[in-house]
Amino acid sequence: MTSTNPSVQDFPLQGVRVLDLSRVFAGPMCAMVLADFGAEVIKVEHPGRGDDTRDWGLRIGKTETTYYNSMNRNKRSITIDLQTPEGLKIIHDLVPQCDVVIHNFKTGGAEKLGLGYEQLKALRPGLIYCAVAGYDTSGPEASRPGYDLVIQGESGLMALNGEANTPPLKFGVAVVDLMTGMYAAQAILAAMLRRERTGKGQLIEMALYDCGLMVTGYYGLDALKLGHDPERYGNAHPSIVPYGMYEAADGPLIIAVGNNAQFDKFCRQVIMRPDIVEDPRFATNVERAKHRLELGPMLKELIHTFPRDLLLERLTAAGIPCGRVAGLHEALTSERTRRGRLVQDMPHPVVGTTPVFAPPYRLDGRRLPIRNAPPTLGEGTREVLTSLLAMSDEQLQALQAQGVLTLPQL
Ligand SMILES: CC(C)(COP(=O)(O)OP(=O)(O)OC[C@H]1O[C@@H](n2cnc3c(N)ncnc32)[C@H](O)[C@@H]1OP(=O)(O)O)[C@@H](O)C(=O)NCCC(=O)NCCSC(=O)C(=O)O
Repeated sequence: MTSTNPSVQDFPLQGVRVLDLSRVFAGPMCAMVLADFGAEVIKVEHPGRGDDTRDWGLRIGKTETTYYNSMNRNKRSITIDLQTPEGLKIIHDLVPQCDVVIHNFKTGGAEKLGLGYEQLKALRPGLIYCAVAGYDTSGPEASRPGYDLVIQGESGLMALNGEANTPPLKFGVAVVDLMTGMYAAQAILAAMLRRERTGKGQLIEMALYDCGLMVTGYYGLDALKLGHDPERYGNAHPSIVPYGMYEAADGPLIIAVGNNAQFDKFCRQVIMRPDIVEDPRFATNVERAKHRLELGPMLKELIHTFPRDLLLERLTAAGIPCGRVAGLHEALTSERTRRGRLVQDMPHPVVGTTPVFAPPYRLDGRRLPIRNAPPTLGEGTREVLTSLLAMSDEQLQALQAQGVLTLPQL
């Protein structure tokens, strides 16, 4: 496939074209991972309302929000009403020129529109087609809609989050969507490798619930071994002590002592209490975890007697992972973030410039550059449809008049 964007020569996914019919978070996240690696992602949005998240989060323009912008960098946006025959034809004409299609319609919704796997595979043999649903599409809950919060509740994730004796708590960000997007992107990359080998495309079905369950990780296996929920530890670790957030005399910090050698240094060089590591109850991590009710409060009290900077200095000198507890704004504007160029101001036609997260990958010593800020609604409709489908401006104007699409101002 030849990309219409000449600036992606060196990207790993240069020449891969993705048609992103998805909305909200998980699907767009998946497409953004591919876009970050240089795939040309054409995001299809409803001409009137756009992606639902153009209405979520803080508003920064007429159709721009912080929520939308966090999930859609490096893409183009075209507006097509998929429920019109003309809109459907446009998609059917685009599909043969695409390698990957992603969507998150409720199960059966894509087929109803004429965008099911079988329908599109017939147009583009070798197509990689990724459908994101709330629940397993082969099961009885296939048609249930799903949002992150519901899945966080149903998968047990909320049950493991928070302090002991407090109600279940959701994670701050929509972590199920995030992980579903990442898993989906990996499945697509694997399917692309397989297609190189076999020439065959693939149907990929992802469910939020399946991915949410995976996120429970070692807590999940603890629950199965115990036969009941493990205790909730809040900021502490279930099996490592000390490993958590502590209050120094003048503020909170994280201390993460992950092995016995680190604990030895922690006692001798940080809190200056060699007697603690010499006590057999605290000599190994297994023993420390067993005696956490004695050790925990004692360390808490001791740590509170030291100024935070002194602790951080000693911990750092001893090679023990540690850090401040920053505010979100503080972290995003910190020297570390600036040095890594992790947040960059990108030109934006509506607001002048807008901050965009940089992809976190560094390849051959180079951080993958951001190609473009998240698109305004339908900014690419004219350019994409004229370059890929050779549509004339008259045709586009006529379709706009019928409400099938919207064109950006010239
Ligand atoms: C996200 C949803 C809950 C949204 O629910 P709904 O709005 O009811 O979903 P649908 O996908 O069925 O879309 C509603 C209707 O819009 C129509 N539709 C959508 N796009 C278009 C365009 N471009 N043109 C015309 N019509 C359109 C679609 O055909 C449906 O028509 P009709 O059929 O005629 O009604 C669901 O899509 C879903 O469960 N998706 C799978 C899981 C998922 O991705 N969840 C969100 C993760 S993000 C998240 O949870 C979070 O951020 O938090």
